[in-house]
Amino acid sequence: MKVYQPQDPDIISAWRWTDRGLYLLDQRLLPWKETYIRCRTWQEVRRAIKDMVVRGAPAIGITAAIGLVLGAERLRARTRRAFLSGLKRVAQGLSKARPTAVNLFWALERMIKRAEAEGDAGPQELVEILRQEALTIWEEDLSANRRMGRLGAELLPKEGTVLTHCNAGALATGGYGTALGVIRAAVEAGKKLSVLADETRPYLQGARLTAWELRKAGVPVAIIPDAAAGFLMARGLVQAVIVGADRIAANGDTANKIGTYALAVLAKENGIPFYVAAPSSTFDLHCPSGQNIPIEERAPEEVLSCGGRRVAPCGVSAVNPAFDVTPAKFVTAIITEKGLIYPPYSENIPKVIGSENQTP
Ligand SMILES: CSC[C@H]1O[C@H](OP(=O)(O)O)[C@H](O)[C@@H]1O
Repeated sequence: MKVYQPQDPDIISAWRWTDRGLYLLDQRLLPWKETYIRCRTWQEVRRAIKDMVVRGAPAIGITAAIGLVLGAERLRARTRRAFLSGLKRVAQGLSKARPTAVNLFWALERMIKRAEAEGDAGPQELVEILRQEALTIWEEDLSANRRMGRLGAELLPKEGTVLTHCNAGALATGGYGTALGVIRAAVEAGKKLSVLADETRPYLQGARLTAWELRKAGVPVAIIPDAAAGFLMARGLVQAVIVGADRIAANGDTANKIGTYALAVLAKENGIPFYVAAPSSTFDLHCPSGQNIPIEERAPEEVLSCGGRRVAPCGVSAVNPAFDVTPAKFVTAIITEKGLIYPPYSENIPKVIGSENQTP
């Protein structure tokens, strides 16, 4: 059996990719069960992303790239032209999985461009080229995580408490984390940090995934109700806030898990630095501002229940936006693998990120 994975040894990977398919760690069941769901077709990958078996912007991008390879392997195209047109149909199908994380579209676009760039390659050769490209996207995300960690760790206090929201860790990325990667790197560098993890209703990424990751890493972590963050900040119990991102607009407005915007306003109100950690693949320079970022609306049932049990009375509806947008004015700095970005973001984002990672 062939296994496709980066050389980086000590990562928590959200999947196992082999020549028998893509095995996704079912994040809906963590921390109680560590079970994998096997995907052999691109349609199964799309379903897994949509159902949040795997989630987190960079992880969604990498998973979609692997899903495209699974689709390419099953294309019965005899010519390059037929192969590329089939490949674009698969990419189109995968792009429907979830709308907000720009990494999904960025990864698919990069894979298609890679195939198109190989002018003479036939279908079989293109499958191997795409397999290598998906692996490269995974490896690049991992090294971006580690570089972001090193750069961002400098911003965190030598000791104190850092508050984070949702899960921007190894499970949401290639295996080390963005916001949690910065915390990991700071602790590995000797900083004495503890973490307050917002539980992050309704999917509970914080209570279930961030707590699971940090406990495995030996980082002190306490879970708090989402509504407690402001009180704890006002009591001087938080020295920094750090979160991930799903899409960052050209002016620095940032889409992230629902509840992030409120955290950013509370941090500003209490004079606490608010950092966003995200790789360059999460920037969408086509989006002039946060107004242009599509916000996913998920099923009301996710709000009407908790831990698999219904909590609301029958006959009651629910509103379930999965993300919100934090205006750039509330963001102290954006930590990327290409450098730290400070306001004015419209001016400084292109200087650091460049203009090449335009999404479709
Ligand atoms: C490292 S990006 C993680 C990012 O993705 C999460 O959303 P979801 O769990 O719905 O995919 C959340 O916004 C995190 O900040």
